[in-house]
Amino acid sequence: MESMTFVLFGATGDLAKRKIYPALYNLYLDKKMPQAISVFGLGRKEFTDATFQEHVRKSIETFSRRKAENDEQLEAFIASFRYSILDATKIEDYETLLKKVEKREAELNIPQNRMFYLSVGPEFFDLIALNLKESGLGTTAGWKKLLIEKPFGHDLASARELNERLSKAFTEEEIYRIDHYLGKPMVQNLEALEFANPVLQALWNNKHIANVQITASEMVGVEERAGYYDHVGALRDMVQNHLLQMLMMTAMQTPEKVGQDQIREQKRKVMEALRPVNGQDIHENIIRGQYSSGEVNGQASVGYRDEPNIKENSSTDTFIAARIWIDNDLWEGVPFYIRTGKKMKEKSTRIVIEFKDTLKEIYEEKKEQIVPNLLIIEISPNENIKLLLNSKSPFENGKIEQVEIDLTHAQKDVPEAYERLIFDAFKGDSTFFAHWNEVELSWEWVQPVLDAFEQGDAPLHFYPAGSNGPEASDELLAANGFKWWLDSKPAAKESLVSIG
Ligand SMILES: NC(=O)C1=CN([C@@H]2O[C@H](COP(=O)(O)OP(=O)(O)OC[C@H]3O[C@@H](n4cnc5c(N)ncnc54)[C@H](OP(=O)(O)O)[C@@H]3O)[C@@H](O)[C@H]2O)C=CC1
Ligand SMILES: O=C1O[C@H](COP(=O)(O)O)[C@@H](O)[C@H](O)[C@H]1O
Repeated sequence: MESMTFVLFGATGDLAKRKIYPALYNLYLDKKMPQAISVFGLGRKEFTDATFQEHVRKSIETFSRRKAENDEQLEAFIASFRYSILDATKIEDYETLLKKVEKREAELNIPQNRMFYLSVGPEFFDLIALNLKESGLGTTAGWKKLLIEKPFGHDLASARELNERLSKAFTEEEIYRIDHYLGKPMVQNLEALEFANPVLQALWNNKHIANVQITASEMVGVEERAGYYDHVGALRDMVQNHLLQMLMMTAMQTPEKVGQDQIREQKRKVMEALRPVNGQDIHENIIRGQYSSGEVNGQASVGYRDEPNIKENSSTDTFIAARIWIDNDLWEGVPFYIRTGKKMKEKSTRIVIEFKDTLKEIYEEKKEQIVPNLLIIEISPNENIKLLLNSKSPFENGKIEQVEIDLTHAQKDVPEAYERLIFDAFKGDSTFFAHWNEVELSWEWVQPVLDAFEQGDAPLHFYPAGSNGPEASDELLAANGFKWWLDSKPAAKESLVSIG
């Protein structure tokens, strides 16, 4: 891996502390860092190199999944860190930074390869990119890369505007848009699951699949992020990016070869085939919810409107469920249900593939209870894959019962999403970053729904904190004869229980 300078905007912030430094450190321990690396942390806070290094050390000690085997290891890692005070709005601060970066490049005798990571509020994204260009930091004799956090735009128009501005300073190939769900091991594994297994590939279509359910439920509420969340809501915060990315990864067709361009092409095709939702379709296919008071994990919880710093009578969505149709030959007639919510009963990100139960009737005379086959992909907090099949019990007079095949890897110390993503960016592999096409097509699908929400055209369904969301979300599936499958702890001898 080529030597480089890693420039971190937002080095004093929450994300850097909780995710980025621990990720870099674990990459260092795994020898997945460039041979020589110079790291510059930036912010307005008055750190010196020494106090900044102390800040990084604390973050690693608190948040790293792995601990150093000895003090020297951590010291050697931290020694590459420097700090430069920079106000993103002041061009002179970039000029000062350029001098420091060039000086370190000369000291370490490393090429002018520069990776700029924007871990700051989205209002700074385009300004920083342009200032990088103006100041000369972005004019290098080596390569340059821009890693950019979410959110990428507030709506379709602002996303397009942001992209247009970024493209004045960086090409699409140089931009790595982070969607941390694409860094989750099980989301990355979808590709292998679908394309490396002829057994599953043969079934991955509308002939065999009845419906697909993608859930990202959280037990937390808005926490300290009221200012951000109340302007955003679940549709922008989770659906436009993470849920649609998981849908693309699940519904993409087998490419001729598996490579970053081919995967991206297949994902784009999924988005191009999404049936748009407009007008009456929104009422029929989108459920918008907000939590009211309740109990989460035995603890009393206030309703969203009573959370600190949330507008009185706020109509921000904290829950979305949607039925999505993909108009192509592979998925014609198969509903994809997605669902996300805060203050739900459990923390779980999972994809459930429900297979058609066309053979059910041949057992009907024997009054056997045949349940559909399910492929359950648990993404977090647990990572596992289970296939649920029907089988004849050796006990109970040969009664048909559900059995579970566990396809899970032995798990030990799995690299975290940010480690995977930063490592991919080091290598120049953008497979698991969001391409502009995907981002734009996602916003195109979401925009009419946002418009309907803003015009008050979609009812807001309340659900008690600690529940599985509003009843309307169950009705969405019931209308097609389905139900949400819950599989936190599937019991082989019982039928799965459904949420609701
Ligand atoms: N925290 C999280 O869990 C997640 C965050 N994100 C995204 O990551 C980004 C950063 O989030 P987070 O770390 O939580 O935010 P914080 O508010 O904790 O940190 C913001 C950072 O921006 C810096 N900053 C603010 N104003 C300026 C300025 N004028 N010039 C230079 N630097 C400035 C601050 O430094 P200083 O005050 O020293 O100037 C600070 O380091 C956001 O885009 C967010 O959406 C995405 C997913 C999860
Ligand atoms: O991007 C976001 O994701 C988190 C949920 O992430 P997870 O990895 O814990 O599933 C969500 O809480 C947050 O609101 C959103 O901005």
